[in-house]
Amino acid sequence: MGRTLAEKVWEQHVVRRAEGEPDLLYIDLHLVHEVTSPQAFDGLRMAGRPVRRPDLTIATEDHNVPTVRGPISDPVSRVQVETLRKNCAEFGVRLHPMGDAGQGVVHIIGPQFGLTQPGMTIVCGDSHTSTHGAFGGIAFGIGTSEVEHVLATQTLPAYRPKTMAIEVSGRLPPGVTAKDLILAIIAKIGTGGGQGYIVEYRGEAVRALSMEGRMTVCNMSIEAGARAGLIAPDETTFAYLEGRPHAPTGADWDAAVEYWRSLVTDEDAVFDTVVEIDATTLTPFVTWGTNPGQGAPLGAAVPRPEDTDDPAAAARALEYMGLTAGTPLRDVAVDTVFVGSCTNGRLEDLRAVADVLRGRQVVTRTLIVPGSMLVKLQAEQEGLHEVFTAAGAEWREAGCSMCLGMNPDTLAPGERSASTSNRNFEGRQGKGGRTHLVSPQVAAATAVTGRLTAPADL
Ligand SMILES: CC(C)[C@H](C(=O)O)[C@@H](O)C(=O)O
Ligand code: SF4
Repeated sequence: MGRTLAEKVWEQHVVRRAEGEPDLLYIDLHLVHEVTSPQAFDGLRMAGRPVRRPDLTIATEDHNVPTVRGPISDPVSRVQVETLRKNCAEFGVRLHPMGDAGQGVVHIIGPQFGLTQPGMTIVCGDSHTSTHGAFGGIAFGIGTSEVEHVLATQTLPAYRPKTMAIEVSGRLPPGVTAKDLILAIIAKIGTGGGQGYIVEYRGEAVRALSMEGRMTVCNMSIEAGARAGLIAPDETTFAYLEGRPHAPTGADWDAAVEYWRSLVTDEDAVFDTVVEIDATTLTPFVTWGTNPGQGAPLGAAVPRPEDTDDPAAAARALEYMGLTAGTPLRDVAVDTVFVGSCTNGRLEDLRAVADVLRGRQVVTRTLIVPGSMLVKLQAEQEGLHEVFTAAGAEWREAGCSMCLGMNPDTLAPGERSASTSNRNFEGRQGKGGRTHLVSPQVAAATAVTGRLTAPADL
């Protein structure tokens, strides 16, 4: 019987297998940030161990950095960043600190450097590590004790998840993005729908996505509860990687591409579960509730709790969100628009926002935060920052920013945002803040009208 892509990559990395025990997996790339690494390095220090493969380990400062640069005023954040710097210096780990041209959100910099490649196992003490699966590898978040294990041994004990195929047939209609697709998928299968699975996204609509779009989709796999999400590599993947600083070159490149072409699910492979979605029926999608599965088409109304799968959760969400059932989503007024994060903070996202904002004015507080300093540089080379500032938006330095309340970019209690990030839990963007997850295009149009809006409505 044939094998799925996830099974192929997994098997390639098994260092040790024993009955009744998790597999011991070799890890090809370990990404590190300031929030989940301090105790892991402490553990190494106490055991007198070095980092086994500093050359396969890379760190960045992202969660705690202010996007208007200056000293970090919050003491917890400051200590976290200073600790990462000390640890990376002591253990010989490459770090991209604030002020460095390579700094950025951890899941943006791996792909941008060409470190993230097909067929790899990639881990990070961060749930959105699933982003890297867009290149056709197995990438997942791990806890701090596992971070220590990987630092010490470059391996990780793990049980192999089951396999799920999400087959997306047809093409996304114009104006419908990767973000709308993944929000619709999560609304369909639920925030627990992917639990215990590695999801492979397949089908015509997935093949037609850019690498940026594929990363957006894989990024939110974890919001459906999946362990990881991946997409088979193809010409789009190879074209994205070619020429990047860590991509192979010359004969090595040719050999790598030949191997990467083998990274597909065999025709006769069987998935444990298959979910089907028709891309042609999708429209811009927004969330109305307090988990990423509580979403609906922008053209719909705030649902009645009794019409949802979980009426109690929906009622509570509507109360927190300050929404009344039956209100058209297009009538929901927002105070703040946030464009950024590892979900939608890449150059393609910023171009889409600029296309909407060009020649228009924003009526809300609008933060546009590049996912990395390289994205910032590229956006500025294209003059996108001028479009943003002319429209009245704020153009910032790279970081996680308002994706989560771990730095100065937060919502005030009761404030409502349209946000291109990936989580809308209570308090995610600041205590009492209310978050609607949207695509970059919807974020930009919303900034123009002050209500949830798609560009086609302008
Ligand atoms: C802080 C970090 C551990 C966390 C994660 O694991 O995802 C964060 O990045 C998030 O998005 O909530
Ligand atoms: S941008 Fe948001 S989701 Fe991504 S790593 Fe940072 S906090 Fe987590």
